Amino acid sequence: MTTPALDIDTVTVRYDSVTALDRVSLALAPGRVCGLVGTNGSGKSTLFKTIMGLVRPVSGRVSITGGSTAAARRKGAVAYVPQSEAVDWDFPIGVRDVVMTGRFGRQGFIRRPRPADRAAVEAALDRVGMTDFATRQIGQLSGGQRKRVFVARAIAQEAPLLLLDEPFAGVDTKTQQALTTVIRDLAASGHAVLVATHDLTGLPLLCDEAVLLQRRLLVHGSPDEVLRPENLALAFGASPADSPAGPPTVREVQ
Ligand SMILES: Nc1ncnc2c1ncn2[C@@H]1O[C@H](COP(=O)(O)OP(=O)(O)OP(=O)(O)O)[C@@H](O)[C@H]1O
Repeated sequence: MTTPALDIDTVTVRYDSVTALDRVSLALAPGRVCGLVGTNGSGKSTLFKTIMGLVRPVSGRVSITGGSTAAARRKGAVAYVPQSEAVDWDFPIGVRDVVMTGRFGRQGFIRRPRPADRAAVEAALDRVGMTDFATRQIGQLSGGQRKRVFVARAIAQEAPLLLLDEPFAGVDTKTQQALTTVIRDLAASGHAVLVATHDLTGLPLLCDEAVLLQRRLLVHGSPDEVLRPENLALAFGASPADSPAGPPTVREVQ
């Protein structure tokens, strides 16, 4: 059996008295795109932070390509594209240098870029259509262009697992279509992609599978299965946490 790119096993995360993730389990195979859908506060960012090893679960375990989150970060085996809000746009750094950081991970610029690094950066810029902006400062780009640059950085990293936190927020239709094509191409070349998105209509085109999250994993299945009205009502209707009957049971439909 192929080792999953990502294996989340019964993970619970708490911030003091708030349970942000409650016994979440999810496995993602190489070559698959999984959509992560949930309301504000449903735990999507916490799930990403947990996968990145930035938040420690109170119970449960996360493996990336069979190893720990710490090992994955050391090896650059997981690439993270944050929501734009998380980035300081005043930082004076050019587009090409931002993408180059994908080649060095946590080492920063300790070693000099090699020809293979430069080639990977140029290929990644080309893939997202940002070659013409390579010498611009990142702060001088539009929101959609910045998204493309951060996706290019993740591509340059050549990580087997990519985490994309709302890549379509605030981008125009053309950019969304272009990014969808890039994500599908990444999956076709063997990458696993977990992508948080509020765009439900684009889900079938983007994803092989999807999950509905409301602190618990409510539904995991094909995009069509997840988009069924009764399933969407679970995630977007009355808050399960507020329901007198308590949170609904996990339904594995795959
Ligand atoms: N550092 C923190 N300390 C305390 N509570 C937190 C912290 N971070 C998140 N939470 C809480 O944990 C829950 C999940 O938050 P999280 O940011 O993971 O949700 P989200 O689905 O990413 O939301 P959004 O779509 O708004 O970004 C929320 O109730 C939130 O208030």
